[in-house]
Amino acid sequence: MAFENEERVVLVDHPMVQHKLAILRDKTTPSKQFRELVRELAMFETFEVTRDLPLEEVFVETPVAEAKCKIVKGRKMAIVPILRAGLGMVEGVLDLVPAACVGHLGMERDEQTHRPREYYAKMPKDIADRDVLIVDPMLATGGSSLAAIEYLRECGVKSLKLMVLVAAPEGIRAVLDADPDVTVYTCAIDDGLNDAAYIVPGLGDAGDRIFGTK
Ligand SMILES: O=P(O)(O)OC[C@H]1O[C@H](OP(=O)(O)OP(=O)(O)O)[C@H](O)[C@@H]1O
Ligand SMILES: O=c1cc[nH]c(=O)[nH]1
Ligand SMILES: [Mg+2]
Repeated sequence: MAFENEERVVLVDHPMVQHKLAILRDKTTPSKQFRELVRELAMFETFEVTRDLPLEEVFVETPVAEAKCKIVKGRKMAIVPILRAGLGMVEGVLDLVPAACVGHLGMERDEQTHRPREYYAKMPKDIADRDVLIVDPMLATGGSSLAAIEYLRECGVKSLKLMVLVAAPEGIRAVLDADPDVTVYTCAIDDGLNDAAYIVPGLGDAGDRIFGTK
């Protein structure tokens, strides 16, 4: 990795993650399997995202004796998928963090300008007090993620992480440069972008592959 602020980039490259990502990238993988893989990868990645959760000590009576244990300290978390493709990751995060609530942010890239257009937003009322995890499989130019980060900062969110499956270096740089606190989690950092601002080699259009719209 060669980024300024690279301490804010976490590459989740566990062998099982790399294996599943290889199948995800394959253009012959059908939508059903693609959806399952996006969900599974999101769950694996959430292990890393939640690594820094604070713990508290508790005592538990086992059938044999008292055990000194640790449990996760109650924190309020919100998952914010960038629609549509981010929806595919929500269940995977909820598999690990079932108490999280979900805010939705609709964002669509213009095919000519590659700029995002926001078309929907519905957040939990107390979003400013929650640890927020933005999810989207693809971080290409960074425009959509940046718009989501700006929106959430304006809502008063202080604790913010971005979790993607595949990132272009351009998108990572854009996000790190624009926000001084956000951390980016990704399963892969690809070579770059093509003329249509698609990630190369990437996996194509994640939304279309999840929902079978092409
Ligand atoms: O980093 P960027 O250059 O902004 O590109 C990435 C965005 O593009 C895709 O969404 P898309 O606009 O295709 O919408 P969709 O999820 O409805 O397919 C993807 O899911 C990201 O949100
Ligand atoms: O490669 C890309 C870029 C943007 N959006 C996608 O779904 N894929
Ligand atoms: Mg799309």
